[in-house]
Amino acid sequence: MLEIKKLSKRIGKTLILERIDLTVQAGRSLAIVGESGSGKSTLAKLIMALERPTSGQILLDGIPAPTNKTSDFRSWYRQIQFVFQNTTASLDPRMTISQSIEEPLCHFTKLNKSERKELVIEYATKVGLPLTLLNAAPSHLSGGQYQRACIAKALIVKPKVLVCDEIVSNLDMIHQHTIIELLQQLKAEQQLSLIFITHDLSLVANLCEDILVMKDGRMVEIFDSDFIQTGSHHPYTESLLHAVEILRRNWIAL
Ligand SMILES: Nc1ncnc2c1ncn2[C@@H]1O[C@H](COP(=O)(O)OP(=O)(O)OP(=O)(O)O)[C@@H](O)[C@H]1O
Repeated sequence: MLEIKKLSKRIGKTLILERIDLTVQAGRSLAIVGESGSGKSTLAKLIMALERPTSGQILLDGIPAPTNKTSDFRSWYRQIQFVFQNTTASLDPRMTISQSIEEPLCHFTKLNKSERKELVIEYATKVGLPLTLLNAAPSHLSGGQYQRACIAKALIVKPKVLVCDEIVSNLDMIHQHTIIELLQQLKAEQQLSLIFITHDLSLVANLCEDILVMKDGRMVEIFDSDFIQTGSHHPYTESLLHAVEILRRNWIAL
């Protein structure tokens, strides 16, 4: 269970996040939606312990996120893995895909070379990456294949939480949906909690059980995705839902 308690982040004089309070139960998933600049990525960086909060706390199964030199960053980084938007900077261009997927096993486990290779093949297969690409350089992969390789690399150490920050934003609609279906399947198989950050509310209803809407660094509301269409929402959430509906109608009309 991931608990976020009264979490705030100030950079200089600007309050980027203000008193975020939420819980993600084990195996449940949370979508974080909101317009650009609402604080979604900052919240993700705090959850991943890549940045420190100004105040408040994050706990995973009761253990606080690491904050100083004496803390156990290694264990946190193993349990909370992440995949970012496809910037083509997520995978080392000097490594083959196989070496990149294997890398976290070298950091976080004591498995020998052949055990690691076996897992690389297992996870490449799991994410639907053709095994013929394992010896390729990242630049030879399509956007969808690149993201599948990043997902394999993140999941190979069996984290409890996978943070996905805009991972389908650069993909076309068909590839967006195949990646979402893949995440749905992996989530069930690995009993994984996803934290899925997106601008697009329409992507998350079938993927995440809970939806957090953010604006200007604050929580607007958090609700069960079963009630995305039927529930009564904050006017800001209604405006996001309305925008999705207009986009969908325009797309169908094309
Ligand atoms: N290092 C920083 N210094 C100053 N301001 C920052 C810094 N990082 C983020 N911000 C500001 O904090 C706010 C939230 O940024 P953040 O990237 O978390 O938003 P976001 O919702 O993820 O946006 P996007 O969807 O565009 O990625 C923005 O106004 C941003 O300009």
